[in-house]
Amino acid sequence: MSESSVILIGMPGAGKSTTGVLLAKRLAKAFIDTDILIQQQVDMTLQDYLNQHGYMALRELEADVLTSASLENAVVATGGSAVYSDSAMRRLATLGPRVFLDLKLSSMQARIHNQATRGLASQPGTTLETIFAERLPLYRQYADITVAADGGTAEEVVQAIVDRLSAGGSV
Ligand SMILES: Nc1ncnc2c1ncn2[C@@H]1O[C@H](COP(=O)(O)OP(=O)(O)O)[C@@H](O)[C@H]1O
Ligand SMILES: O=C(O)C1=C[C@@H](OP(=O)(O)O)[C@@H](O)[C@H](O)C1
Ligand SMILES: [Mg+2]
Repeated sequence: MSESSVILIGMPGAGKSTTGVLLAKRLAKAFIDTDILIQQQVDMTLQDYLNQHGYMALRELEADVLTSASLENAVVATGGSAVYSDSAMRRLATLGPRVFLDLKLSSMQARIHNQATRGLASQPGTTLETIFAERLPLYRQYADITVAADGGTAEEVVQAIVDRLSAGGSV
């Protein structure tokens, strides 16, 4: 079994956290949700951090955590805003393939119904359409592998990721 990590990137609501833990069990790797690492570092929820410091500060903190945390031999669920840091994305690439969970806008809108309290790292009031359009090119730019995030149940998405990783010799 490869010692490399698998990095999940994608829109908020793509299923990075839900799918990631199932994928980690399947691959016998650790599971790390970088949102949890960030919360532990600042000892507050991401929403509280956003309320106190603003979305640019959260993006900077996320970039710091992604470039410095121990993320080896793990499935790593990143936050949706991780792609705003080029240095973080390049560091993650050294750990293993970056798998883009590709979610349609309509699915994102159906899954994110608590936008005001979900802690998105974007200017308050930004619509999901705007966030989607701004970020899609970034996920595409950094994706080593792309898998549909709304192509079935979480278990089916996990299977699709495993198939792609196996085909590429990553597991
Ligand atoms: N394959 C799936 N099909 C349907 N709903 C899903 C799927 N994967 C995740 N979800 C749901 O979408 C929401 C967002 O999932 P989450 O794992 O928190 O996404 P992310 O970490 O990418 O923001 C949750 O309510 C979760 O249960
Ligand atoms: O897309 C975003 O701006 C964010 C998504 C969140 O993670 P998920 O992608 O797991 O929801 C979290 O990192 C933070 O609240 C910012
Ligand atoms: Mg998540």
